[in-house]
Amino acid sequence: MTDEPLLEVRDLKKHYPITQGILKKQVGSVKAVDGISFDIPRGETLGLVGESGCGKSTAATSIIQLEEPTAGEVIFNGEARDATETAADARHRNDVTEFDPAELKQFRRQAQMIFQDPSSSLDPRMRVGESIAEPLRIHGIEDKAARQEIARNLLDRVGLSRDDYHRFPHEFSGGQKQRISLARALVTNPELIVADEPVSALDVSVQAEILTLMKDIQAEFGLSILLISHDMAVVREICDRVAVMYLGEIVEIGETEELFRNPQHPYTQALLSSIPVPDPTVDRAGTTLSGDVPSPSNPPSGCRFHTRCPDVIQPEDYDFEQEHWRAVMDLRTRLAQRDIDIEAVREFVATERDGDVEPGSVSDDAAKAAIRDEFGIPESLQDGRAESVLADALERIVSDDLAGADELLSTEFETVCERDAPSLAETSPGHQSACHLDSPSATTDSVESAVSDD
Ligand SMILES: Nc1ncnc2c1ncn2[C@@H]1O[C@H](COP(=O)(O)OP(=O)(O)OP(=O)(O)O)[C@@H](O)[C@H]1O
Repeated sequence: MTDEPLLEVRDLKKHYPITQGILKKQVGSVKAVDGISFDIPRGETLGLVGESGCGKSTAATSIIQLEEPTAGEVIFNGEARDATETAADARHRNDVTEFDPAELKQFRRQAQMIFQDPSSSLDPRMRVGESIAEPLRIHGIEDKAARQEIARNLLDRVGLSRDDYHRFPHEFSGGQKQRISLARALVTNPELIVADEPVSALDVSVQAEILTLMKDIQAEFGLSILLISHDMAVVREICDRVAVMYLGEIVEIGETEELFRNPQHPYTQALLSSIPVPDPTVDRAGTTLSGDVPSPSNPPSGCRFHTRCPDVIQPEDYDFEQEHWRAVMDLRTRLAQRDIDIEAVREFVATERDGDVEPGSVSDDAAKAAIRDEFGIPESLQDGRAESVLADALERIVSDDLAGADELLSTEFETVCERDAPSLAETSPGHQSACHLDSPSATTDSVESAVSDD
């Protein structure tokens, strides 16, 4: 046994090229995974959570080398050969991304993956026992009777019957098929299992059974598990630590209980507030996130979450109510996308508000009021100077000068959150979050400006 983590992921990136035309010219890239780092110690389960599309599955397939990462290191079993030994180019000798085919074959025995849809790893024409035993044959165990015996034992271990060996996948329920996938993953005696949404296709009662089975097997076999899920309740069930992903990056990582008790990042707080709380006396205020998840081909500058964050930091020298500041930021985001159609606003006011008048006769003031309404911006902001900037921007919008309005608001209402990308910083031992609210340097400016204002 060693203290070295079983798996060390360092600045892992996976970018998919976006191509155009018959010559497939690259015109951009989808930054599905954009520089994530974490360790999984031996015998530990790490959960990777986040909304759909944040890059969890891509992280999994890049770690397991089903896809070639764009950059970064995946060091597996670092100590087994020599943790201190590095190759000539200073990369670690156990960097899986540099493995030759023979090393990869060995790695694939030691690191197995299970998927959301268990049918995907089971051949419908093959008896389940043969499916479970198949990896043994691929890895050179010639004795058929020995392979059968191992498969039968594993069927028994995952809560099925030894006699199920001769049955076909269609004879089993979804939960039973996931048990079979687990048996198949265990057959090569792996050290790491990467489980991508292993229970999300199952009924809630079956989910609990499979999670309990994974927990038992993890303890019995001393496995490390990377559990990928969009569901905070699932990761809480079996994970020792949790990493929260947003748009290709890890925004918070920490021990499960600590992260659930004391979430630091506003995104984690929002994910947690969406879990139903069975106890009505427990108050967990629902946090609503603005807008949609931005595209990973063009992620927002600075903190990628700033276009949706309820706690986005206010610009220096202004004093908004936070809710109104968020509303103004939503207007800014839509302006930046040129996603406001002033003619459509006038038409809306004409038909919905003014009782079917001509859109051309809708006054500028009525159009401005409709825009404020749409974004939840009050008739007048409490800070007079902020109100005067906003009024000027609205004037530009109703004159169909979206670029001018965007420029004015971007200059006047710039926030540190869009300017600088926060890095992960320790907020308590073993707990890291990437948010300017936790970073002393980011708040210093505001403090200084507040002091000089006095
Ligand atoms: N082969 C590919 N080519 C281009 N873009 C891709 C490819 N695979 C995934 N993506 C994009 O990468 C981003 C991350 O996808 P990924 O499937 O890893 O997210 P996820 O968090 O696992 O979501 P889900 O739970 O919905 O699968 C998404 O925007 C997705 O559209």
